[in-house]
Amino acid sequence: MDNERVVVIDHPMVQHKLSILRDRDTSSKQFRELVRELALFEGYEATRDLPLETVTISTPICDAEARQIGGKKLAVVPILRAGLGMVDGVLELIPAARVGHLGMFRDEETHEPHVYYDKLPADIAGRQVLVVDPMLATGGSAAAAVGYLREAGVKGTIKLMVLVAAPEGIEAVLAADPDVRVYTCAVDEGLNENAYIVPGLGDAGDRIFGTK
Ligand SMILES: O=P(O)(O)OC[C@H]1O[C@H](OP(=O)(O)OP(=O)(O)O)[C@H](O)[C@@H]1O
Ligand SMILES: O=c1cc[nH]c(=O)[nH]1
Ligand SMILES: [Mg+2]
Repeated sequence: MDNERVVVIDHPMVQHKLSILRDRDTSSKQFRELVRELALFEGYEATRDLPLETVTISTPICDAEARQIGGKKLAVVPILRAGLGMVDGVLELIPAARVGHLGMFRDEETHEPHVYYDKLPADIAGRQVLVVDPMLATGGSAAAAVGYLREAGVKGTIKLMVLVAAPEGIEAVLAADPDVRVYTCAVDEGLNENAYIVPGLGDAGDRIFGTK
């Protein structure tokens, strides 16, 4: 997609795993594992621009200058439920990150998001935030999550990590906030009459938790 605020992770390993994720015959167990692995790979790309600072360390041979991640501390914010499936993969990459939770479900008729739970780290306003949710469909949930984080004082770029996005959802979330960046493994064709992503992978939450 030709937009500097959208990054499509087109690495062959990612595309291979995504193809298995999409398959309707993939079990819940394998689906969960793939969501975690894809989140780790995607997190690697989403953290590519973290600032480095020079520190002095002592190797067994001599003192040396080395580079470590500096700047703001990170927080991962999953949009429940499905976003929970991505948390462990991101934490594997950034073990010291704090985790904030935003519970949202999409009304089946109107497709509007409803917030039913939130618990953010007390110092969220000073952190760089990675929002995680496998699916970006209409963009309503992601845009509401970003708005919620802004209300909580989060400044600077909010990175939204999804696995599958519809063009409509990308447009909506970029329009909702001038400083959001979207990371996705695929940009699909669009939405069907129930606002599900086509071809998509179905209902990510139900597939992760085996609720259908
Ligand atoms: O872009 P949107 O049109 O807002 O749709 C995407 C949202 O829908 C799904 O959640 P869902 O409401 O199914 O809740 P769940 O995670 O509990 O299954 C998905 O995980 C996103 O949060
Ligand atoms: O395709 C979709 C759309 C919304 N939520 C999902 O889990 N899948
Ligand atoms: Mg769902």
